[in-house]
Amino acid sequence: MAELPAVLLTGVGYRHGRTPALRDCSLSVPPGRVVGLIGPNGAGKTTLLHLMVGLLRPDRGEVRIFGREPGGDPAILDRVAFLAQDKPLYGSFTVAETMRLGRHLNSRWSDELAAERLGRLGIPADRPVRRLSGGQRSQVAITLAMAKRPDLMVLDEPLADLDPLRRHEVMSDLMALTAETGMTVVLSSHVVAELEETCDHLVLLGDGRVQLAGDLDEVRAGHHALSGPASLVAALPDAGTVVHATRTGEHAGLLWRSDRPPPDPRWAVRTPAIGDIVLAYLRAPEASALPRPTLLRQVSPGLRPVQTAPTASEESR
Ligand SMILES: Nc1ncnc2c1ncn2[C@@H]1O[C@H](COP(=O)(O)OP(=O)(O)OP(=O)(O)O)[C@@H](O)[C@H]1O
Repeated sequence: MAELPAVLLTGVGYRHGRTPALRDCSLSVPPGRVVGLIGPNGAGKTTLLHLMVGLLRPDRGEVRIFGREPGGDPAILDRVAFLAQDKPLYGSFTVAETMRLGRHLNSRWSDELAAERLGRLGIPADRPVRRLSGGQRSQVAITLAMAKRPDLMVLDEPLADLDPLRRHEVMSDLMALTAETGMTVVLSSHVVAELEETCDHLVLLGDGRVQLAGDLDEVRAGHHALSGPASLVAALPDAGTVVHATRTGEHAGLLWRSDRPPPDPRWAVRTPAIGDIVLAYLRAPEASALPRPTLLRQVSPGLRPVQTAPTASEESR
């Protein structure tokens, strides 16, 4: 039997009151992946993570975690750890008391993992949480999530308060735990370079839509950085999409989305780094990876119209 996806979203839409946050989001994350969730401020990352762990229910579509609806299902609650963006902890509890609470609330809890990690990080067990630094508090919250030994760990900007060395350590610990237990990790971050080093799957949100979702190798193989005479742009095959384009005089630089590079040998073609792909999509929030009704839209003066998904305002017309 085929393995169930760790996370499956089908046509998910969500509004906070009258504010649309997510539209028609579909994605499937195989188990065991470390997923980087990227997108500009307000793109809908936190909303998406809250839907995954059942803190919100979709207005439209379906969310499934290992084939089941999240939120309220005890069989799933035990298998999922969630670290919210503000990393809520009880300030008056000491670190040791916080870990004791974790042990009482979670059937799969590992004291060894918690003690080893906190000891290695030099976080004093007898110190009340409110007297820790912001970064130390983050580490206590991350340790709580890890010691729960979940099958799915969902982390909303876990690296934000940490110095570069600690960020690296957190990612190493997550990868080690994933390798050991087969756990799936979904984490949002703005630090693209670190995600490129450590994640093997990428979800890119722009303006409430999934722009890109897939394993890093697939994402890289589906994009080409083109450089050449701007006059060639009009003759690019229809099978591809210009995600982002720049023009300097008669020279054009493009990120081209297609299974294969264009046949014209006058294009200089290279495989772009994930960071370059992410940046191109961040600059073009209307560009979409999913099959959508085609619209013609001008991306850059002098360049031919490209296919993009409708923007929210266009769709609501
Ligand atoms: N409680 C709320 N009430 C009304 N609107 C909200 C609420 N929470 C989020 N929104 C709106 O929903 C949209 C998505 O917000 P969300 O917090 O999911 O984005 P994000 O990608 O996590 O942003 P950031 O990177 O800044 O944390 C934004 O337009 C935001 O203003």
